[in-house]
Amino acid sequence: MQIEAAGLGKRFQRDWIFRGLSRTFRPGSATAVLGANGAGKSTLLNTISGQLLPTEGSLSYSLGGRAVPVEEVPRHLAYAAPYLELLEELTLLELLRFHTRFKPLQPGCSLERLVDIMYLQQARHRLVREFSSGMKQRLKLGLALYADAPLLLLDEPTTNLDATGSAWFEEHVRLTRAGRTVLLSSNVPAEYAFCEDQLRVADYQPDRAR
Ligand SMILES: Nc1ncnc2c1ncn2[C@@H]1O[C@H](COP(=O)(O)OP(=O)(O)OP(=O)(O)O)[C@@H](O)[C@H]1O
Repeated sequence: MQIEAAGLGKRFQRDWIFRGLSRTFRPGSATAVLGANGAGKSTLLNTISGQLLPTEGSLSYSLGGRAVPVEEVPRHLAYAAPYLELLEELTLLELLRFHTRFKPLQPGCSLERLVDIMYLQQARHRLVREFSSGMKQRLKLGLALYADAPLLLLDEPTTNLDATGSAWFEEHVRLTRAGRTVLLSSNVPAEYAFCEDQLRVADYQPDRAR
């Protein structure tokens, strides 16, 4: 998915979180969205995903040269973030069946294959509520990485992952990113090392102390 941001700005009450952001995000590109805690990384991802309205400027989306209205963006979006909750009252298999009715997996990736990829074979019939925080994070990431969606947004993807989990993320993002537009917010250099492009939110905050 190609995304054009033109003069994009977002303000909460009197504070501009970012302003004057003009940029094109192209299919096949991976952009690290960087900034200190509270800089506005998540706000920017939520604005680009169409979940928050920009205060000024515009966003336009296209797929294969065809314009996509903002209300259709969620259909084409896979998003993993600490503030997006899993349905914890379901077992793993129940959750996967439910989730993939709305957000199908990439062709050739079955539910069973995804369970194996996430190293959750032993947890098929366990309630997600009982998962460790690292297991929940692998589940969130597995659902996003292996979704059949051309826009992939990853907010602090290695949160709660140990060194093995972080290496797992790095391997699977490389395996699944081809042709997609990837935006990843982070403070951890290892998790955005694969991104060729960087966007520093502070560069779009003329009024805020850095
Ligand atoms: N709904 C909201 N209403 C008002 N202010 C908000 C809202 N959401 C976020 N903010 C403020 O916007 C600023 C940016 O927050 P945001 O969560 O985007 O930062 P971040 O860079 O993702 O931070 P972190 O690295 O801590 O996750 C913060 O000052 C936050 O308090």
